[in-house]
Amino acid sequence: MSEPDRIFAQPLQQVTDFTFNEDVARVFPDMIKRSVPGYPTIVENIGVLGARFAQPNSLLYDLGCSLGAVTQALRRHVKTDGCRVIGVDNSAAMLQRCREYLSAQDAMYQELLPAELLEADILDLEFQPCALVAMNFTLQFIEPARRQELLGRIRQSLLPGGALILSEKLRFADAAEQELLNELHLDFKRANGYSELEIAQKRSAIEKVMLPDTLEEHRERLSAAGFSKVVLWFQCLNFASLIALP
Ligand SMILES: Nc1ncnc2c1ncn2[C@@H]1O[C@H](C[S@+](CC[C@H]([NH3+])C(=O)[O-])CC(=O)[O-])[C@@H](O)[C@H]1O
Ligand SMILES: O=C(O)C(=O)Cc1ccccc1
Repeated sequence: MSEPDRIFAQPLQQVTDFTFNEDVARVFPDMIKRSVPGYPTIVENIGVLGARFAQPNSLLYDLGCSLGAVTQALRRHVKTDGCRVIGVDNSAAMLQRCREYLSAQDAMYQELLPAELLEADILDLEFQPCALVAMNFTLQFIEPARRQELLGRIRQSLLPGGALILSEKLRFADAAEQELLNELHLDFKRANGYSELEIAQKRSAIEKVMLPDTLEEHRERLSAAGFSKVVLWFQCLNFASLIALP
């Protein structure tokens, strides 16, 4: 169903800001797997983590669900009675394809959790009480000034015993650490067949729209939002995932 990512393969007259449009939606599974070290492991394990935090008759949110990779993992791994997954994204192109992928999953497996999709800006969302919120590489696309308030609202919507799973690209305050992990990430992309031109053009497309924080900034913000405990459960190069407990 997915095509190889050649979005930045040809020289562009002008590289415009990255958006999750139709062209990106078409190649997204290939793009994210070749760009984010550890992505398949993170997605699969969010399903496993989700099974631990789910409670009978509770909601599980997948915020910035894209094509629904996390939604699919949750649907397969969580067996708790009466749970429901809500995938949210503000890209109509992503959601249209997400719907197709979820129908294909429905045709392949029995006893999957029900899933709904919502086309909305997560900044405008009224969160219902929920056992799990997954934000898999989504917060980094939210305007920095609005991140604290969003996490505060997520914290308030989590049931006792629930969790937020937050995956992000990290930035490093230490210049040598930043340089080394950035170079190793570029090596990862080269090893996955991206050319220097593709790497350079993608970089200039995302540099204004994807703004990573340091691990310390995440910890401080989550703590200010009212989370009592933050655990780093995965890191591969400059990509990490955290469990934040209410
Ligand atoms: N304000 C917003 N409201 C709703 N959606 C948004 C917003 N801003 C960005 N998005 C959506 O967040 C997603 C980020 S991709 C997530 C990958 C997925 N989680 C995965 O596990 O495959 C990460 C990446 O491409 O690096 C896109 O689909 C955006 O449309
Ligand atoms: O490509 C990159 O450099 C990234 O950091 C991650 C990414 C992956 C998919 C879409 C946008 C950003």
